[in-house]
Amino acid sequence: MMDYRNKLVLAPMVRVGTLPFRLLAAQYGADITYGEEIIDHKIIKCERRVNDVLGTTDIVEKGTDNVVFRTCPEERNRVVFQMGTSDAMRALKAAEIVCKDVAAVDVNMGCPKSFSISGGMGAALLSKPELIHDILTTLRRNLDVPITCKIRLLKDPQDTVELARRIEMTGVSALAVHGRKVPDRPRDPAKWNEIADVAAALSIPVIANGDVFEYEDFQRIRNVTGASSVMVARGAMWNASIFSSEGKTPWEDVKREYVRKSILWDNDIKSTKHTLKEMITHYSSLGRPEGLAVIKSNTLADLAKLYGEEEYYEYVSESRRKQQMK
Ligand SMILES: Cc1cc2nc3c(=O)[nH]c(=O)nc-3n(C[C@H](O)[C@H](O)[C@H](O)COP(=O)(O)O)c2cc1C
Repeated sequence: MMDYRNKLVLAPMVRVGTLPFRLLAAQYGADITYGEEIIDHKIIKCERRVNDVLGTTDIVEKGTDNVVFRTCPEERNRVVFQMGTSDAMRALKAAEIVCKDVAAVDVNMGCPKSFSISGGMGAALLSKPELIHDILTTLRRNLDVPITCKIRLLKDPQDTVELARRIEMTGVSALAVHGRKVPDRPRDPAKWNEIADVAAALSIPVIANGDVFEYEDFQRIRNVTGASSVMVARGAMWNASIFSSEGKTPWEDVKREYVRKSILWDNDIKSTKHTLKEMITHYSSLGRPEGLAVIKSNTLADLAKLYGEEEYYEYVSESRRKQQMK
């Protein structure tokens, strides 16, 4: 069973948190790695397929080759599947499809995007404590993996604490708290003091999230909030080596390692491009030659060429061909 105390956690990130990025973060020291949020409606249209050529388990849309979630045994003990849902039975049906291959299942209760809210998901759940209770207890009673959820702060700090207590009573294994409120923008500072109120009120592990950009911030946010674990999103997206106690690896090296892992695990080209674009936007600019070349790339082979990894690409392709012939 997963232990949520004293952990460094890669946050869920849409289009970023796919298999190669999770393995990258883990290589640099992340203890727990969340996948990108996937909506329950999407998962229930999928089936589980073992991919012998890649050595992965794929959750694939039935009747297609569209991989919705890919994982591998190496991350089995630390990968968290995050789900978007607004219905307990549908959430259970979706979780049952993935739960054999992941360490835990998490419910997103923090997403402020209109897509989530209009579907009654994400932050829309924050104002429906009965529904939260229904979803979390249904998952917890019917599945063998730990269940957790991730929330944002409510307007009134007292209400956040109250909601967190109700969530704790459902028997979840941990609670992640993003220290922002629904109307807050990413540039608004995260309210670590309001995460502290929650951590003080609960006995299950609280995972503090918001504005961790350097390795030293892990200890700072722990000290201020009293939370046992820390989750980081943007800081990891920009440079996944934030998790390393030995200091950051130059982003050029991190980026190349990410490209290699994307090749090795045959990652979705859109996800790989999106993640590279986020890194480049932060450290450089998409208007420069590298950014423009990433935008123009259509395949992993194009990216391999751009980053001088053609040989590696050929080597991986060749081993795959041999594997397929077995
Ligand atoms: C690119 C991106 C994608 C995100 N996708 C998700 C998601 O799928 N599920 C979720 O709960 N939060 C998502 N978030 C929010 C982060 O998990 C995190 O709560 C937020 O960015 C604050 O952490 P930070 O200050 O370390 O970035 C996303 C954030 C970013 C930047």
